[in-house]
Amino acid sequence: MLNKKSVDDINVKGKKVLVRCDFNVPLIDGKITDENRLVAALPTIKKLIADGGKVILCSHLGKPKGEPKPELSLAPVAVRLSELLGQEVKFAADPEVVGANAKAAVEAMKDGEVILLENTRYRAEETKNGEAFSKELASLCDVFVNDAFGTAHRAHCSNVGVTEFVDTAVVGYLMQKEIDFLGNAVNNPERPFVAILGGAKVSSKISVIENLIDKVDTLIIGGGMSYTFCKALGGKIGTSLCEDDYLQYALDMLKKAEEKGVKLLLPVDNIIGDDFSNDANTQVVKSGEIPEGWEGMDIGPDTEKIFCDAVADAKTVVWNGPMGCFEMPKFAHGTEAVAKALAQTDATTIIGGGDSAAAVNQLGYGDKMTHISTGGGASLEFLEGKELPGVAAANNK
Ligand SMILES: Nc1ncnc2c1ncn2[C@@H]1O[C@H](COP(=O)(O)OP(=O)(O)O)[C@@H](O)[C@H]1O
Ligand SMILES: O=C(OP(=O)(O)O)[C@H](O)COP(=O)(O)O
Repeated sequence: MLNKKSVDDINVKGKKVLVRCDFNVPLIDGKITDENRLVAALPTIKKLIADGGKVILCSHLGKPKGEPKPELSLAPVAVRLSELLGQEVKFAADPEVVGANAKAAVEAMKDGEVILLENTRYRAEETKNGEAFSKELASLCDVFVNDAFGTAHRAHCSNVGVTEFVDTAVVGYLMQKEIDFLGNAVNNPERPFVAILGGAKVSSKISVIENLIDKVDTLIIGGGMSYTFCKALGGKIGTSLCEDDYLQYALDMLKKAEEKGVKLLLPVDNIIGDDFSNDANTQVVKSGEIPEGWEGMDIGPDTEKIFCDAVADAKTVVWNGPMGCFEMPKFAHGTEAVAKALAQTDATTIIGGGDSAAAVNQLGYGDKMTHISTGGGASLEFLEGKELPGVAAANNK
């Protein structure tokens, strides 16, 4: 369990509560195309409303780089949040975020009301964790709540700096839930514990591999990163994605897995294409036998079976990274097969955020997973065993 004070440990009646959420949602023409992060923030907001707090929400959105950019205003989030909450969320339009408008809006609040501040990254100090903006944010509130798991790997004013200038800084329910699920899976897993890693590059997952290899019973490596392992073992990989600087690393990991008695599963066959496109000609070949001019785009049918069988026997599964170029329908089969296998198992299934979370949701298996993280970078850093600054900054129990 997370050893941080939470919204259950404080009394917010009549108090101004600043809540840092991660409302960094995809927007197309002002329309929110994935509202999972808004839905995930509701339990904390509802609890604070029910307890009679004056709820002041804040978040970043995209990367406006310290300047007000109308297309990155949080105004559409206030509208959708009002609908989801069934209660008005007033938007404190203010290019300075904590300027005269926002201050006046906060002063006028009644108990149980909710307002949303403008995009914290309209201020250049935000991403530098500057003292002045941290103090301004702190001056708005009596109590600070951090529920922004997706941003917990950043040390910015609105999630870290602000905590230095408030007496009480606690975490919300989403933060608790994320850390409890990810933490339990990694540190106290019911066994067999299987980790599935995929995605494009070995280099971006090195620390995850190193942290998890000490903890798992089975490590499955698919996706673009598997071809570096295949080449290291002497296989022919054609024009597949490969990081030649990591060939020795791949061999070291294979050796380490063997020494530790960890089963490390690599693809035994691949779907290959003669072009990096959904119109490519395709064929299935054994791993290590990819002809020149062709590249590995997805895991093959025999690999699907091996990976899915490993998942079927598991009690805990953590998945980060797709098995192939799933954005192209022709090469989404492997990722879909793994998602389906996770949906069918009785194991505790945890999906690291980012592409794997998007894939699981798009394929319609979202409600079959035990937990889908709202943080891509944050869950990756957690799986690397790093302390997340946003969590560390909250008051200890
Ligand atoms: N065989 C492959 N060749 C090239 N790219 C791949 C391959 N398999 C997966 N990918 C790509 O990897 C990307 C995701 O990688 P990454 O960002 O590391 O994953 P995540 O976001 O889940 O952490 C996807 O865009 C996917 O198309
Ligand atoms: O969406 C986010 O990260 P993610 O895409 O890694 O999940 C977070 O809101 C952090 O955003 P940032 O990577 O611009 O600091």
